[in-house]
Amino acid sequence: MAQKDQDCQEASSCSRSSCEGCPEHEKEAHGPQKFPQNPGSFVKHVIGVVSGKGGVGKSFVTASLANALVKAGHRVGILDADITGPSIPKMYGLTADQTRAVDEHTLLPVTTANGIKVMSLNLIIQDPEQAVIWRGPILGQVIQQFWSDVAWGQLDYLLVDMPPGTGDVPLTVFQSLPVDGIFIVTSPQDLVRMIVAKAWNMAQMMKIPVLGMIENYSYLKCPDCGKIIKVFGESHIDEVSKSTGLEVCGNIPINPDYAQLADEGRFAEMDVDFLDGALKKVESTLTV
Ligand SMILES: Nc1ncnc2c1ncn2[C@@H]1O[C@H](COP(=O)(O)OP(=O)(O)OP(=O)(O)O)[C@@H](O)[C@H]1O
Repeated sequence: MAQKDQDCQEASSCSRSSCEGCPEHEKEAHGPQKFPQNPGSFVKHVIGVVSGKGGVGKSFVTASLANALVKAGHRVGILDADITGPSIPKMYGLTADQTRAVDEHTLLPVTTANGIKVMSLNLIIQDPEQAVIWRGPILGQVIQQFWSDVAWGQLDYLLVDMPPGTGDVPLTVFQSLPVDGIFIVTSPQDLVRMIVAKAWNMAQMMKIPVLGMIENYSYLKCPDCGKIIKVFGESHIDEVSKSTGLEVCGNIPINPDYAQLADEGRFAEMDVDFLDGALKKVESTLTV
């Protein structure tokens, strides 16, 4: 071991005049290493879709944004990092028997009917109903495989559908993938301020820009009389936007037709036209 290394480990505060070339110093200065990109991947931008808590329709928003981006002519992928509750393959009617390997170390993503490349645990394990009860380090390894062992090909945008909250997996993704920005998904309820703050604080600590907020379940339009019903009460997202400076990039209503398309695995046919703000934000901030 080099003398400088030894000094660093033996003394709690190093007294040497220069840290140049010391691996310990390098580690501290640059943080944890990013996972290497697969040689078959050419991903221009990585966008995280996060929520401070579960049940806000985060996967639905991820897939809707992917559809909007692909419709606008971009090359899009979805990395399903919600490993213990992966729902993206089912929404697009994708199954594990469609997954192909190039060789022992390289997997190909599965492509949806509208051209989105997807990788998810449910495209690797045969039984999608199998419970995944892995601990943090294993979950982190799966994320690494989805990034380093998958040949994503040419992509303008890779959306990462994060598990809810601020646990091990979001931390791994933020630290180890080159995330360019995140969208925070919320629903209209009183807790929204705290939920956004939690996700926002995590992103700030990781020095990752927040592109904006997207509210799901904003309202329901009565199919008979057209009346707007605020199922989850009044939205607080504009107040949060004012106090944080974060842009509201979409308000998506509850629509039973959306749920039906997702349940039937026909999400590729889905056209959510409430995400123009998010689309513009992506195209203007993360140019391709
Ligand atoms: N705006 C909407 N209108 C109708 N159905 C919706 C809407 N948003 C989500 N859903 C449906 O609600 C269910 C849950 O959505 P989704 O799987 O996206 O939740 P999630 O937030 O990712 O879950 P979790 O937070 O637990 O990971 C799905 O069946 C989805 O199709």
